[in-house]
Amino acid sequence: MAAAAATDDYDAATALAEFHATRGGVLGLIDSGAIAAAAAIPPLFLAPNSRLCSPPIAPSTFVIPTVDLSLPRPSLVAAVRAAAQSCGFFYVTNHGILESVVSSAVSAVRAFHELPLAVRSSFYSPTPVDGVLYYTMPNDPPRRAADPEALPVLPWRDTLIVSVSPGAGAGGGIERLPSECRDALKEYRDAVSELGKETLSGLLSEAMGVGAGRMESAVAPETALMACHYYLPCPEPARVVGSLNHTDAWLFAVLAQDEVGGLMARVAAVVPTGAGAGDEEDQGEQQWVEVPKVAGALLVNVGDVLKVLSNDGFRSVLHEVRIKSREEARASVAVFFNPGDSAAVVGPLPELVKAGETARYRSFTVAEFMAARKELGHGGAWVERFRACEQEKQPLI
Ligand SMILES: O=C(O)CCC(=O)C(=O)O
Ligand SMILES: [Fe+2]
Repeated sequence: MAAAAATDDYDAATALAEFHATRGGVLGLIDSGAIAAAAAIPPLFLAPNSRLCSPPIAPSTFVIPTVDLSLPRPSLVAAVRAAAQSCGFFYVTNHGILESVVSSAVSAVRAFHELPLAVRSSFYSPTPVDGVLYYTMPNDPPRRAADPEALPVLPWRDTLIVSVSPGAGAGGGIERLPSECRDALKEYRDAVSELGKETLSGLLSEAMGVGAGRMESAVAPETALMACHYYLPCPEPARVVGSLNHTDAWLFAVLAQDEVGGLMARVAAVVPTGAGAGDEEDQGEQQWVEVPKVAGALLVNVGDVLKVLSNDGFRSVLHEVRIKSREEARASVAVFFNPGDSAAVVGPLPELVKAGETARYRSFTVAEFMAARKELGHGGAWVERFRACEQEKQPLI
């Protein structure tokens, strides 16, 4: 494996092919002893200096909202609405999933990624095989093409993606997983699937200002994928990227993480302009804030398709993962809820387009959406393609 600082004769394509041929991910690289020192981090993973100058993390004045799901319905709906409108990320407590189920799932993610090389490498593949993919996924190629100087080729992260859609056959990809992680991930998938379909979908619908069954009738939310991430410790954390900034594309996601930290969200500090409830609020400057683990809570993330359904009433927040630790690996697990019907047409719900106004987006099919993401990358820019009005197109950062 080619190592050390990039030089003009560094052959990135060969280095990438060699890295994937090891089938061991970033952990394999570390275990091989190749990167005992920062100077030995392969250039494929190195963010250029320009990226390191990104603004420092603001001292956290912004707190990610927490919504207590045991609140009486009207207060609950109001709290979800406020969180989805202002931030797009919010924690839920009293969600009904035992803490032991959540922590076992996070431990199962860790257990998979720490399996002996010979076991985990049999799953290593850039495309899913029977609903399972284990890979160090190269950073978004369309965005890299747009700015090759700004992005490293590979993130400092190994990922296991498991299909959990009901259409993926009994158990989806989970049945293929090794016994060290299978049962805990199954239990978690079942619990989060119920939370998403029985509770969050109805709540988010009502929070948009439509009936509880409206999201279901429009797009039939379904669990689609479970992304089990493992962010490795790094001798020089600021030189590598855990995940590039992106918005989640679909309806919503539920995320659990351990205590290591590094998840960041780009939020606008909200500046209240009055003292009473319901007073106008100004959006302050955008800043990156850390989204730490909150004990007993799960993080809910509004996706781009839900933002479209809400006619921009909700935000889908830009987020990324930075590597924080030189010693500890970070594990997280995200369950994504997508439109269950692949023939669904997505657009702003007509009842959310105020009289005399036009919808903010034109309607699009799931196939159009997939094509736009493939072309424009996972940065969140794809959604702007469907803006009804050219002047309203939003810059990402
Ligand atoms: O690992 C995390 O905390 C975030 C993962 C994420 O953003 C994603 O899977 O889309
Ligand atoms: Fe994400």
